[in-house]
Amino acid sequence: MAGEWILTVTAQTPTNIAVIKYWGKRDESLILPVNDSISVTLDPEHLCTTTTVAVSPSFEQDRMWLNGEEISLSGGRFQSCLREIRARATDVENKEKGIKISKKDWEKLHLHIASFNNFPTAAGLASSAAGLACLVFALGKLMNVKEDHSQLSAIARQGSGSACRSLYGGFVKWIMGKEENGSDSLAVQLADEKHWDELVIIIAVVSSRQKETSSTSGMRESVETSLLLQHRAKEVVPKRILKMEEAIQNRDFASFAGLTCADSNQFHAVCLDTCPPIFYMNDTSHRIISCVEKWNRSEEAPQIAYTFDAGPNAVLIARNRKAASLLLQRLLYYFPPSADTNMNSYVLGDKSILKDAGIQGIDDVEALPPPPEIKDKIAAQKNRGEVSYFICTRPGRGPVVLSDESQALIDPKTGLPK
Ligand SMILES: Nc1ncnc2c1ncn2[C@@H]1O[C@H](COP(=O)(O)OP(=O)(O)OP(=O)(O)O)[C@@H](O)[C@H]1O
Ligand SMILES: C[C@@](O)(CCOP(=O)(O)OP(=O)(O)O)CC(=O)O
Repeated sequence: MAGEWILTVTAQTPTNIAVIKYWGKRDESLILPVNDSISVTLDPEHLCTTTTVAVSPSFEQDRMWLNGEEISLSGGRFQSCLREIRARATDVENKEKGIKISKKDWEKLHLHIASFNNFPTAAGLASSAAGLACLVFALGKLMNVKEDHSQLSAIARQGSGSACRSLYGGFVKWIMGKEENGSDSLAVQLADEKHWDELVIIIAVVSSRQKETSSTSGMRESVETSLLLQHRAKEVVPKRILKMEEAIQNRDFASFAGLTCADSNQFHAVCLDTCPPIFYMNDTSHRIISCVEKWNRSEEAPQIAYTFDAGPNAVLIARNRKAASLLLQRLLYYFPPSADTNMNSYVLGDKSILKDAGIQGIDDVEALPPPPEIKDKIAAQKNRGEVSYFICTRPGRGPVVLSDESQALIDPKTGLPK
C-alpha cells in the first residue's frame, strides 16, 4: 500500500416487492424476522440503485452521498453493514493500477460512497432495500469478499430487512432462521427472472410524500400490540410460504394471485389491529383493489394480483402482457391524469404496454369506455389526479457490477461525487 491511488467499484441493484410480507422482528438490532417472506425482484432497468464505492489512503473518513447530498453514515444500520463487510475483506491486487491492499489494511482504509436511486427515495418504493443491498454488494466486490450472495444477504439484512431479498433476481425467499446470532437468517433464490417471464408489473404511485409511520416503527408497534400478528406468524405464513413456493414453481397464476392478495390484505389487517392503528392504504388504494377484484371476478380466472407495502402505492402483477394492457386501460379510465400532466410523464418504464393498450395520447385516455364488468354509474366514476404516475415493469435480474467507468458516480481522480 503506497502512493495516492483511488480504487472504485460500481454496482447496480434492483428493488423488490414482497408477495408474502415481512412484518415484525424477533430481534431489533440484528433484524431477525418473525416469519419467512417471499418477493419478486423488479427489473433494474426501471427501478434500481447505482452505487460507487471508492477506497484510497488519501480518504480521511468514511463518507456517503445519496442522490447528490452528503448523508451521515453514523447510524447503527450503516455501521453494522460496514463492520460486517470489513471483517470479511481479503487481499486485493490491481496489477494495472499497481495497487496492493492486504487483508489487514482494510481496517485502516476509509471509503467514499456515492449512490443514486433512479426512482423516488423514501416514497414507499423500497429504496432502502435496493440501496442497502447495493452498498453491501459493491463493498463485497471492492474488498474481494469471498462469501456467496446468501452470505452477503445476511449482511444486507442488518441494513434493512427487505434488503436481503435484493441480492437475487427473480423470486426470492428470506428464510427467517433459528439461530440467535442470525447466521441462518438469509435470502435464497427460488427461481430466476426467466422462469416466469410472462408476468408484467404495473405500479400505481399514489403518493410520493414521505409516510407517517416508518416500516421499522410500524412493525415494532405491531409486534408489541397485535394478536393477529402472532397468529399470522405462527399459523398462517408457514402454510402460505409452502403454497406460494409451489405456485411459483408451477407458474400457477390463480394460486399466486390468491395468495398475494390475501397476504397483502392480512398485513394491512395487522396494521389495523395495531394499537394505535396504522393506516398505510388510502381511499385510492381501496378503489384500485375494488377495480381489480371486480375484474378478476368477472373473468374465469384471476388476471391480476395486487399487493401494497407500508404505503398507499399499488403493485399490480398481471398474468401476461394482454392482461397488463387491459389493466392499464382500466387504470387510466378510473385514474386519468390531471389536466396539466402529459402522458409521457404519466406512464413510465416499459411504455410498450401503453402502445399495446392502444393509447398514444390524452385523447385516447378520455375516449376509453367504462370497463364492461361495471354495471352502475357510481362504480364507473373517474378519480382524476389521484394517481401521481404509473411505472410499467417486470420481474428482473439481481445485482451486477458496472464495469464501464463512465457509469461510476465517483470521480476516480478526486474521489468525490462527479
Ligand atoms: N441508494 C441508497 N443507498 C443507501 N441507503 C439508501 C439508499 N436509498 C435509500 N436509502 C436509505 O433508506 C432510507 C429510506 O427508507 P424508507 O424505508 O424510509 O423508504 P423506502 O425504502 O423508499 O420505502 P418503503 O420501505 O416504504 O418501501 C433513506 O433515508 C436512506 O437511509
Ligand atoms: C411492508 C414491507 O415492505 C416491510 C419492509 O420493511 P423494511 O425492510 O423497510 O424494515 P426494516 O427491516 O425495519 O428496515 C414488507 C416486505 O418488504 O416484506
